Amino acid sequence: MSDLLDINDLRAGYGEAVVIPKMTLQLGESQVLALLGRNGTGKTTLINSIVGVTRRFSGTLKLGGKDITSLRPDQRARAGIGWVPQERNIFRSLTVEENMTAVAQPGPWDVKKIYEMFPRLEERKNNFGNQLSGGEQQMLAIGRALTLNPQVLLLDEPTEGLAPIIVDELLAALGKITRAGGICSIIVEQNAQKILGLADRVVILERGTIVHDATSAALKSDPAVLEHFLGVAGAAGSKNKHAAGTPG
Ligand SMILES: Nc1ncnc2c1ncn2[C@@H]1O[C@H](COP(=O)(O)OP(=O)(O)OP(=O)(O)O)[C@@H](O)[C@H]1O
Repeated sequence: MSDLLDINDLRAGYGEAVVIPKMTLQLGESQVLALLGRNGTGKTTLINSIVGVTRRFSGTLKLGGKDITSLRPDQRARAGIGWVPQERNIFRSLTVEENMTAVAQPGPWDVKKIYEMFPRLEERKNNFGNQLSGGEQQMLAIGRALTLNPQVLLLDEPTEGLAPIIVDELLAALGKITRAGGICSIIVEQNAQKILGLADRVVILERGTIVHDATSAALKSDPAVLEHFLGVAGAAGSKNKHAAGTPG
């Protein structure tokens, strides 16, 4: 399997602070990677570094064999980096449909296909971004990233703060999206057990460094690893996050 995303010796952070000292990570087509780790271990920083909104000290990034290291975030988006940030960042004063058509690029994912995936979005297509529930906003953020027809889809805690029934709906949709092929995904998720059912590979970070890289199947049969690296088997410290008020 050829690598769709190829991160090589990436050193990145903010200002003078190095959060990711030296990251090398490759992702093949259709691979779904769950990125886990305790709070503040650099998961969001890694996602943001692929998007291009952190400071890069050194290292390279390639997408589909093309060097994207020197591209700006908007150029990386057009090159095929789809991003669903933790804050969702939907356009609040545009309608659901306008949010998607504003950034659309040609490819298999068009608005019609996204409505098939998320019928709620079609029901709400003339509503403004600021009139949506949290779950609907997240569906829209995913739909908007897909209309770019990305090669890589980056999702930063897509289920955070959503009701369990919406979480299940979203994860089922993400399963369909990733099985449809053509893209690889990185999903940052606090709920390890839920994401193990969707991801085929799991990478655990500590201090911006990969400390464990395994298949989901291997992790499922060895829960002690999750316990060791995340503290709570299956729930990746989600309680600590809010107690500590950690930025993310
Ligand atoms: N904009 C920023 N400027 C400076 N430092 C930052 C910034 N954002 C994050 N950091 C620091 O970078 C480190 C990694 O944070 P990051 O948000 O990447 O971790 P995370 O694993 O995603 O954590 P969480 O689970 O809380 O989202 C932390 O020490 C954090 O304080």
